[in-house]
Amino acid sequence: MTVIEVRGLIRDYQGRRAVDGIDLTVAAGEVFALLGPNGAGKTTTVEILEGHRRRDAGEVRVLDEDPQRAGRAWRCRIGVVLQSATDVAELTVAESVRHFAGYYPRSRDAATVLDQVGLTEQAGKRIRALSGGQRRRVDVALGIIGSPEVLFLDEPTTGFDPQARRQFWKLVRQLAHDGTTILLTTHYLEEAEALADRIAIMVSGRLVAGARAHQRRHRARPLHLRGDGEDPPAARLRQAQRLGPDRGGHHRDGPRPAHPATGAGVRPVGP
Ligand SMILES: Nc1ncnc2c1ncn2[C@@H]1O[C@H](COP(=O)(O)OP(=O)(O)OP(=O)(O)O)[C@@H](O)[C@H]1O
Repeated sequence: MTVIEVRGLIRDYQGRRAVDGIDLTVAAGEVFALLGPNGAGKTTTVEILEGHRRRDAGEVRVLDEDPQRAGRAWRCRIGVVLQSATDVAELTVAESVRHFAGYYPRSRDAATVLDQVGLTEQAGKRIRALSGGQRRRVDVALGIIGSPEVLFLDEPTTGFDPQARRQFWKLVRQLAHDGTTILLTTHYLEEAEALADRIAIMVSGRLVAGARAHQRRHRARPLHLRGDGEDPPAARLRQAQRLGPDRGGHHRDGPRPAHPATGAGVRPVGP
């Protein structure tokens, strides 16, 4: 079953094309990685799929709905870990996770989620007192508390130390094993290879290469690009980085949505 389907997706910012006609399909239960340098268009793509940003052209379906028009029931079926999340800094870790659990019809047990993201010891701490990496784990906890069928992870491990990254990878594998469809963006080839069934390399708004990793169940096999067996993704990524300048001016559309399911503080899809 196809869970995410994108055809000819285009998004411009002030006349500059950030996403330039991409096509991609993600099947149920797959882990799909969008790998690319700064400014490639990964976040824009993911935010369009999450329904947080409008598109200029193209077709997008996520769980059989157009994210731009989907309502609250749909939002309860997706989980989102944004690149820069909104803080609920005055709450403790446990309060925040329990609070958001209340918005979902099928939420996970808060203590279990805290354990899975490695925050049990910090449960009673205010979020503002956490380190950057620990705050990121709170973002991950809030992204999975609603038992999402599809999970979007936008550079989820930025700021993690190597141990936290490995713990996070374990969690992603567990979620995938339990049947969650996962689309993640990352700068790290190593992360994409460790987690993804398929990798797409994005540069300057285009998908320049697709790689079928499928190492999750067959880790021993080498990773090959589809249609180009001699060119490993690392070489392709380096080539992409040479081709793909960060076009700079990394502006955003204003404040981030507070919470995907509740819509609290969510600006309308736009601009
Ligand atoms: N709100 C905006 N207004 C104008 N330009 C924008 C806006 N958001 C992103 N851009 C530009 O669009 C391009 C793609 O940005 P995007 O954030 O989608 O890339 P990315 O691959 O996620 O990068 P990174 O890995 O640095 O997060 C960049 O050139 C960026 O500067």
